[in-house]
Amino acid sequence: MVSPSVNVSINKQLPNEKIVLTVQDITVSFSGFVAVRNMNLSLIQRELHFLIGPNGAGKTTMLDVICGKTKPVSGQVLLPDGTDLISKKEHQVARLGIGRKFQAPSVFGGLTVRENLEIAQNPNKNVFSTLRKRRGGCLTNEMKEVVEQIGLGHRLNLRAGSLSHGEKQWLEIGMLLLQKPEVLLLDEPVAGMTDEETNKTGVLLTEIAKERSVVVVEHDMEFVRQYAQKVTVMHEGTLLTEGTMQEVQQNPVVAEVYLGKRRKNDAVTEGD
Ligand SMILES: Nc1ncnc2c1ncn2[C@@H]1O[C@H](COP(=O)(O)OP(=O)(O)OP(=O)(O)O)[C@@H](O)[C@H]1O
Repeated sequence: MVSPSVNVSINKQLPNEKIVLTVQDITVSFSGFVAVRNMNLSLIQRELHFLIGPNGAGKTTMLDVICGKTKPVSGQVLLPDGTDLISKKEHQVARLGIGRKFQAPSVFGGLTVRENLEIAQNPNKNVFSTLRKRRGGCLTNEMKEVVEQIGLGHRLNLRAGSLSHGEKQWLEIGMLLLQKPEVLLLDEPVAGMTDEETNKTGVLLTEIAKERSVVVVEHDMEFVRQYAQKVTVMHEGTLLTEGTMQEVQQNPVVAEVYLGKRRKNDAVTEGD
């Protein structure tokens, strides 16, 4: 059993940093199984923040709590004005500036890239009215900016279903950006991507994080090493440590958690 390291720099705010979201003492239980215990996390404005940890550490559950999908048994998720998101429904949390992207891309495959973006920009215009009109009007300036950012300008009139896996992920990120979130939560965005798509995604997320707080749950350590500005490590539902990738990598407890996990898996494989 690895005991959590005591790291005094955890959740410490520097003078020029603005906290946009504070997770305080969150505990989540699934029918008695405690998946997250007393978890704390501060999200800083304009930061690319990775959440890592072995399988089952509680990373996805944390994103689910922040976006209102999963309700904790205790704790708070606070906006700077004191609003606690725990009491809000998922769509209310989204309206308060928290954008969530799940691992699998969820775009409207039968609609064009342009139509998907139109729906994202005007949530009142539902998918059925878009299907009825099928007009492909002018892009708004915001849409033009987003299309340029996600690099899909040459794909606007293609059905989203015919895009590559990476392009679908970028389209969904673009759809979220049109809702102008203050915080963007992404679950393993580069899983299944080619190396080229992975690099493009890293550059895209770095750009996005110049304007908002971006939180990425990730297993691809090379990707984390390349693009993380801050890394939070979770283990067995708790916060293990936090810092730059270099700091986290040098932490012997982190190495023990990952290597220990690998040794356990190796033992299972060998036993088989
Ligand atoms: N709805 C649920 N009901 C019961 N147990 C759950 C539920 N969701 C998650 N868990 C359990 O909670 C723990 C944390 O799960 P979670 O998906 O948050 O981990 P994770 O760190 O994201 O793991 P991975 O990297 O494998 O996706 C796991 O043991 C998981 O099996």
